[in-house]
Amino acid sequence: MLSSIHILDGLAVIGLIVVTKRLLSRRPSAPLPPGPKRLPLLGNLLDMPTGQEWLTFADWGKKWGDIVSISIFGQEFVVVNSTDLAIDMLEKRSAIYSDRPVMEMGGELVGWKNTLVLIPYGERFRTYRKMFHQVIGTNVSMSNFHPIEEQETQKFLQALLTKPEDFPSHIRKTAGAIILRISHGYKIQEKDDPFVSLADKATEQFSLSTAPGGFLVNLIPPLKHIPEWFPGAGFQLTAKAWGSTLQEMVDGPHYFVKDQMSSGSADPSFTSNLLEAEAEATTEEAEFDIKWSAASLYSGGSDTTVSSIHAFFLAISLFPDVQAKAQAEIDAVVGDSRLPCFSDREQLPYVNAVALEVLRWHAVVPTGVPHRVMEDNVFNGYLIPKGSLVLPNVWFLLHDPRVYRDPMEFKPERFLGPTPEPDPRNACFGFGRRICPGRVLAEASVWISVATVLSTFNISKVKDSNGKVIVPTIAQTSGTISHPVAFQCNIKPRSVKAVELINA
Ligand code: HEM
Repeated sequence: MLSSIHILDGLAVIGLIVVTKRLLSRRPSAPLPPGPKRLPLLGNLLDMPTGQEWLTFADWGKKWGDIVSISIFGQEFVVVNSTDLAIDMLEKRSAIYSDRPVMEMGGELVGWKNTLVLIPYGERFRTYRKMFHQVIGTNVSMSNFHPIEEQETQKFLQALLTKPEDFPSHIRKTAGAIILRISHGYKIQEKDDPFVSLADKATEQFSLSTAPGGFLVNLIPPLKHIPEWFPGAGFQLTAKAWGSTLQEMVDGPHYFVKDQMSSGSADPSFTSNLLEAEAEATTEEAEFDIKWSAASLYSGGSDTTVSSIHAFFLAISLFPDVQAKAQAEIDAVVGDSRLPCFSDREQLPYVNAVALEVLRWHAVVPTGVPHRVMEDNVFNGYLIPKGSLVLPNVWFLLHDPRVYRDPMEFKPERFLGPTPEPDPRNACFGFGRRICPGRVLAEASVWISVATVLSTFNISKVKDSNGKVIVPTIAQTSGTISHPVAFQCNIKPRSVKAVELINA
């Protein structure tokens, strides 16, 4: 008996060697991109910083070149530190560079894999992307929602007037209000809105469940098969509870729209447009896709624009000349008898440049969202093995001194004149088939906030109790979506006329 097991073992080993050799021989022969030295098993685990990864990635770029590879517990990562190379790789070869990593806790067990950001590359991915494109993918389709942006932004100005010191929470509330109106035609309640609380709870659980070190199952995937009654499998119960929060977040607003549609009182929205278009052939699957892509809109769009608009307040308090120039342009073009609106956009080149510089100066998604490579590929002479996760170092792409002069300065002028610097939208929204599908909406939200706030308020640095000016530091939090570190600023109406306009 024992010997037959040994024989079987022996055969298995021989079989494994043959298969491995075959697999290896099929692998294109090229070196991996250079990078820091790897330790056995751990790989580069000890080289990984605990925060502000983009700065370490940029240092590696200086040392090893624009394509760097590292490995952690056998998982290959490729960091790209050049926009041109990121485009060559993630856009021109997008057919094989567009998958996402599998996230065991957040994606598989809790269920976030049904939202666009984590959905694997395939048919359902294409359906979601088509829906996004149809409803908010172009300036023309987005213009249907401009009135919503303008109304909610006016409420934002009113909140700034009443409680300027709470500007971060006004920014967050406005972003949520705009997204829920666009995704589901739902107007949020002034206080403690149930859908907003649910969405905030679910998005926080998303962050916790997708943090690589947060749950052991993220590092050891087979643990996902352990039943929930097994000692130590508490994560299964957490996943179940978080899965229900997510399901409620997805279902609640969706059934709200359906009820409104059946009583004929639904406001036009992403969901109502798609439900109407699908009315003839509504299947369970079509409804699932509409429901989850609408939820993807909220989860992808609420925190990101918040971060950009927050950064705008920081930039303006640090760079008062920019405020003065933008206000002079607004006063000359729009005057002081109305607020700027989207139809003024073409006539406000400096304000447009301020909005662009906000997107460059503060990288909202500083290390991008990883793209998983679906086949072995030789890129620029290097082997990028199947399954590698590619991270475009977006922060560096937007602060690369080879591309942007004085990259830490907030200088909208860089985008004006006969030789403008490259458009940051080529990098800040990601790349290829995974490029941010909410970018037109994001830009609209940033633009209308920039234009209307500058037209009605003066933003400046605060002073301490001794009258000394406090200069806020330029720093951003770690995490996939990165925010400016908390700071204070004065926000005061520019004139009595401005107050009247805000309250009109
Ligand atoms: C300033 C604001 C924003 C920035 C800087 C931003 C940036 C990004 C980036 C870098 C990615 C990853 C792209 C890649 O993998 O290459 C992304 C993906 C995504 N964004 Fe945005 N985003 C913003 C606003 C929005 C808004 C307003 C929405 C929704 C309305 C949205 C929805 C999404 C979704 C659903 C994905 C996943 C796409 C996919 O995996 O196919 N984003 N965004």
